[in-house]
Amino acid sequence: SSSSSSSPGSRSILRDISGENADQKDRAVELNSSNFDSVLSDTPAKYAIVEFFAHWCPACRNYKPHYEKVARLFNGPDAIHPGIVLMTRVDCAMKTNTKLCDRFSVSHYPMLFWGSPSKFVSGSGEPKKEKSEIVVIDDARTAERLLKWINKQTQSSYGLDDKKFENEHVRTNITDYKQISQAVYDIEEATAEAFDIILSNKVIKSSETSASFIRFIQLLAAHHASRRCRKGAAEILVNYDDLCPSGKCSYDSSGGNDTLGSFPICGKDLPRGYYMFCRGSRNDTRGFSCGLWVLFHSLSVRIEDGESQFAFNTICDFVNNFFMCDECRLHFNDMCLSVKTPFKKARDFVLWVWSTHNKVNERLMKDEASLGSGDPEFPKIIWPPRALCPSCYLSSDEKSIEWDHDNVYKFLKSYYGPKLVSLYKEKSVVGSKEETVSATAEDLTVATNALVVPVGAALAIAVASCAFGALACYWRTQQKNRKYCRGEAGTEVLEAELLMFP
Ligand SMILES: Cc1cc2nc3c(=O)[nH]c(=O)nc-3n(C[C@H](O)[C@H](O)[C@H](O)COP(=O)(O)OP(=O)(O)OC[C@H]3O[C@@H](n4cnc5c(N)ncnc54)[C@H](O)[C@@H]3O)c2cc1C
Repeated sequence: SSSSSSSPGSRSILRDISGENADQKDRAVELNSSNFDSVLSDTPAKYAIVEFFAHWCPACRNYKPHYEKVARLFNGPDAIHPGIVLMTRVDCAMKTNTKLCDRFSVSHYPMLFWGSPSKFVSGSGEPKKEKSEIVVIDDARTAERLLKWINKQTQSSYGLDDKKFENEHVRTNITDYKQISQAVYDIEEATAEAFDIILSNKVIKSSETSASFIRFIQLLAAHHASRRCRKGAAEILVNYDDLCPSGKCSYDSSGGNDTLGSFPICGKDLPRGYYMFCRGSRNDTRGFSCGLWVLFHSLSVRIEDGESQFAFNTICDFVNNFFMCDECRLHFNDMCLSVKTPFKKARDFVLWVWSTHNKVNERLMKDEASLGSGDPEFPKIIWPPRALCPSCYLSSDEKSIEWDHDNVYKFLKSYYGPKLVSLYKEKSVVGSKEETVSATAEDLTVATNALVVPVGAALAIAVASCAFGALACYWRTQQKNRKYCRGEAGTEVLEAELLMFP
């Protein structure tokens, strides 16, 4: 659609790598002085290689196929070993990159550097120390030699002929703990993908879908496990009245700053075009729908008791309105409708999402067995398996499992809570501390004033006063204060605010 193909900037670079013509595209990511720091500080990859070259240099041109051959293994939507090495290049013959190339004392072309991505970023720690942690790759003349270097550094045995399947053998050896710690990147990916689907299908059509969208964005702004998605969601909230006046959104992504399409929900470098925790052994399995489940679980363990019914409604409506898999949303909606008493405890909601997911698993287990449509490496199971959480099981036989719900809850809280974000690199924000005590106090003031301030402006104040993490407290305090103002709000309280607390 026009809205997704015309997005500007580095997003389109990433889009290109993941696009339909992926085969002809370069897998190494082209960096320049303006995206260098942001791409390298945001990448989930453990290592990075930066190739400094000049487009006029014939040897560089000849080297490119070698570099790409290796990049194919690690980058792009069909990477065999995703999330390990980010391979990039910088054209030093571009005037705009001169300073950047100087920073690394580039002395010849091509010149390759190896290090942890964050060490390449300017101003990340002491510059002197940093230098020594970035090393020049001295023998990378061919694809084979470059890969040999990488293997030595990572103590691995990647091969240029590796096939996707071998990767799955590698990953089954990784402990589940390591796997879930990669999932935070997948929920970012799924969030960005969901948002793109909403945009390209222009599905915010009525006041009902608009309300459902706002509630979901609120939930994300307050409780998404990824800071950059919280931030992006908050920015959409702040500007929502302008982006979607009376629920009529402008989707165009080329039309300047005043369209929904110009607000990437998890930052401009997402989607990246690959999943890690949710990566299937085939191209068409897992991915987005897996990421969406993990997003729901990760949200459920982050909410408080008072938000549980709101979160339940929000997720049910979101699936119903925006998850464009008909069978999925119909079944899910049935399960939502079968809930008769409102949720009062976050625990009950966490366990509801878990058991609902298991009901889907149980149904799909049969479907996939008879149709052969599942991912052979990831058969559906009733989850968590005993090996992952022994204490979750009271007893089990062929037909049924008797769960220890307290322990299941504890397990879910930890698995989708701290474990999920344990390896996540949060960028420190200059001059602001997240969710400090003083920020909370400030928020309380904002929340009280907000009763007479349009929601966009109120959120803008909250955002400006204490950065994005504090939006959670803003939202929570709003929720607590809300009961005092029903009916007396007057015209200034906007639709969005009322929708928060239906
Ligand atoms: C709301 C929703 C409804 C869906 N309905 C359908 C449908 O009707 N028909 C259909 O064909 N597909 C449906 N899907 C897709 C399907 O559920 C899977 O997402 C997809 O088949 C990919 O499966 P997966 O192996 O990646 O694991 P997923 O089921 O996507 O699970 C992702 C990960 O979550 C963890 N997990 C698994 N079970 C649980 C649990 N009970 N609690 C907590 N964590 C768990 C595991 O680590 C798993 O790898 C639906 C998806 C969603 C989000």
